[in-house]
Amino acid sequence: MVQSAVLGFPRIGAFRELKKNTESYWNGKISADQLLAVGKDIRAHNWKLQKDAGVDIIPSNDFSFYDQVLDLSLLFNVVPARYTKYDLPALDTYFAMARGLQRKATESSKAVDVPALEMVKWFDSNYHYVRPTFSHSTEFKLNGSKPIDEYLEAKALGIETRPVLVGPVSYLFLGKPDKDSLDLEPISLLEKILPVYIELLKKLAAAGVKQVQIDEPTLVLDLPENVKAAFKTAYEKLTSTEGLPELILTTYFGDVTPNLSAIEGLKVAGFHFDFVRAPQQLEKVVSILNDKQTLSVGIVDGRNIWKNDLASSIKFVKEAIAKVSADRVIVATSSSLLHTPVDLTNEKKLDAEIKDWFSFATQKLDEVVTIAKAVSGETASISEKLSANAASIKTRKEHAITNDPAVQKRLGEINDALATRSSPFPKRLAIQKEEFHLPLFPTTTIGSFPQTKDIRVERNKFAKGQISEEEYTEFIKKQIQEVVDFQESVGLDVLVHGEPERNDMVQYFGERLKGFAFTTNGWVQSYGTRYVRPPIIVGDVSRPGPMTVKTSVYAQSITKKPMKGMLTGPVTILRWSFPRNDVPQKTQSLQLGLALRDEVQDLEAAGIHVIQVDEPAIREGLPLRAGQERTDYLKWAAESFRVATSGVKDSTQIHSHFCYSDLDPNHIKALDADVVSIEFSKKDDPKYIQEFSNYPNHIGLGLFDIHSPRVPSEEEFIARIGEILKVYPAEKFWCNPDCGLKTRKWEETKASLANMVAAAKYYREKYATK
Ligand code: MET
Ligand SMILES: [Zn+2]
Repeated sequence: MVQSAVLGFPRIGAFRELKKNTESYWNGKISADQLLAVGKDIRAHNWKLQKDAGVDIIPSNDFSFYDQVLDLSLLFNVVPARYTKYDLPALDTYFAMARGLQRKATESSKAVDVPALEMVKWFDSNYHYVRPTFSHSTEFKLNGSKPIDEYLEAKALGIETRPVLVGPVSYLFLGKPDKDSLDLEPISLLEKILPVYIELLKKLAAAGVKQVQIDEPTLVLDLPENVKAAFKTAYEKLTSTEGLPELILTTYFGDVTPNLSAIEGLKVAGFHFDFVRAPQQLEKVVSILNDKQTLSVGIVDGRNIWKNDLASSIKFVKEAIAKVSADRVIVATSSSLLHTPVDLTNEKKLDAEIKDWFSFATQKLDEVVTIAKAVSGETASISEKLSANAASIKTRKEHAITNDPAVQKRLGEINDALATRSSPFPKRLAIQKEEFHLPLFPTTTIGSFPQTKDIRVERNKFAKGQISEEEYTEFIKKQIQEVVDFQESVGLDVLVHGEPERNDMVQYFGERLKGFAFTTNGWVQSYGTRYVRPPIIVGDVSRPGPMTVKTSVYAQSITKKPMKGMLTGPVTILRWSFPRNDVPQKTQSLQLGLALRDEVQDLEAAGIHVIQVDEPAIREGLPLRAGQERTDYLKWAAESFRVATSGVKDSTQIHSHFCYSDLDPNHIKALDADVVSIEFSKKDDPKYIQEFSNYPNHIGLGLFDIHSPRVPSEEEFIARIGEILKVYPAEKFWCNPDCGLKTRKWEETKASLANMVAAAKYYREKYATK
């Protein structure tokens, strides 16, 4: 019997229990014990669900209160001294590393003021991990027992699990040196960290663990030679030490074959590969297995929501079996299911026919089990399932929504002229200077202002029909008025309306475009307690009518300062939706570009002369390896943006915004936006600032972290700006936060922006007299 395996299950709870309770804990409404109990319930529920579905290999330690990489940092004592010096309880140190902590002294505790660690995208997904930060003084040691505790917790429920750990090479490589140790190369710490892995693995073995899923996803990246070599060092050690559990070396999100030599010959018990992303690697990866090693075949997509084409998966797994042998093959999810929503059965509003095309994490359990049964010859018990599956796949292929001739015709008419601004940047800049008369160090924000409880309550009332559209519009106008009043009073130069009408920057547009489907409960963790509900692109995309014009026109009507029109860009809408898997992403992105082009032009015609088209997802969409696919991606991503933004006059200023990834300025040049703003407050490496100083157009390097409630002082802003100005030219310098302020509270927002504006004024005066 071929076994089935799951690499990780969403940990947010079917109804976002984790978010609600974590935030209650942060707000002091529940105790640490209460929060811990919620985690325990979620884990128990998930394990039982998988067991009941018939999954053979069920993961543990896939749960996390914030991020699994941060969990490991705590477990290994990779906690910079700035966090430990406050002697906080472990859970609070953990959250301080994740989101910073600032609180006044009380009678029983001293004041705390510490920024968060950096947070970055997890490979090409919209999940973010907290980047491990190493110093010369980092002393690895086992500082806890989470993986062991959770294994035993499952065992106590009668469920045998396979713990998941990020492996040593990936853990180090995904980290960075801390400010005080910029010359440190994390991978050089391998010899130091291995004993701690060994200690942990020994303890797991002592608890009864037979096998560990050890994740080394960096194997799908282009790796420097020393990192490649590190796999041998690490795994020869881990497989030759007595008394450790077996290891399944697990990779996902891409093709491992360019790095195959790095893992060839390792004596691990088996390997897991992602054959959804890279089916072509089968032949080659099989060639490195010895005659005992297991091949875990990732065939049920952990990154998308389309129903598995069971017939073709079964065929694929059979091919694998023919090459290996049935007792050594495991049918698995391609990656952790963390990136998919929890349960399709909680969707009550989806069109029944379209709903039948989807499969969420819970449904994927059954897919893995069904494929495993089918390849084991148990076809009788599942034949009905297989024919229903085939019918569903066929209906989708033939459905009218997947085929809109008008959209396809317009797509064929895209050419260079349509995707190019009339004049080059220097000429536009001169015209825009006349148009806007902005001071040096212009200040602006990224778009959203605090999404207060009031806003959510009214939005819900409107959604439930408890208030009329007019009442809701009036409410939104009032919010905009408040945001505008504040920005004028604090002295910002280019204003925003605050985005109170938007639940989410992608969902909002998806709901106004043709070709999308939406869930009511399809939440996916983006970072910490920030979850998103990605819309699903089901067909050809077009814009039935204006989406944001009324709101922006209203916002501009109440101020004399320039008001930014605010749109989400084509690549970001694509990336933060679940894309179609039946047409190329390029096609979907260009369709979105055309739809947004109409919106941009309508905004301009309505008197909005600064328009920001956000593309925070552009970097995460970058194919993980250099090569043709990456070159092509950069081309069509930029083209889609230019299709959206090139239809305007030279005097209209196009902004764009990027965040939470290691952005390469060369990747965004081709977008030709007049002004870009990027997340930057956590970037310490001077090389990174240097790279951006060559960026040709104007740029705002984010000056404060919006994930953290912490308020930087005016002096801190002045110091940071001064730091950047050492390399960065003043005439291109915009001042802005890292990203939108929607997750912040008003008091923090007001204080931070006031200090930022004061710092901008300080430099304005300083440079005026120069
Ligand atoms: C993740 S990028 C967010 C950009 C958006 N305009 C906002 O401010 O919320
Ligand atoms: Zn952002």
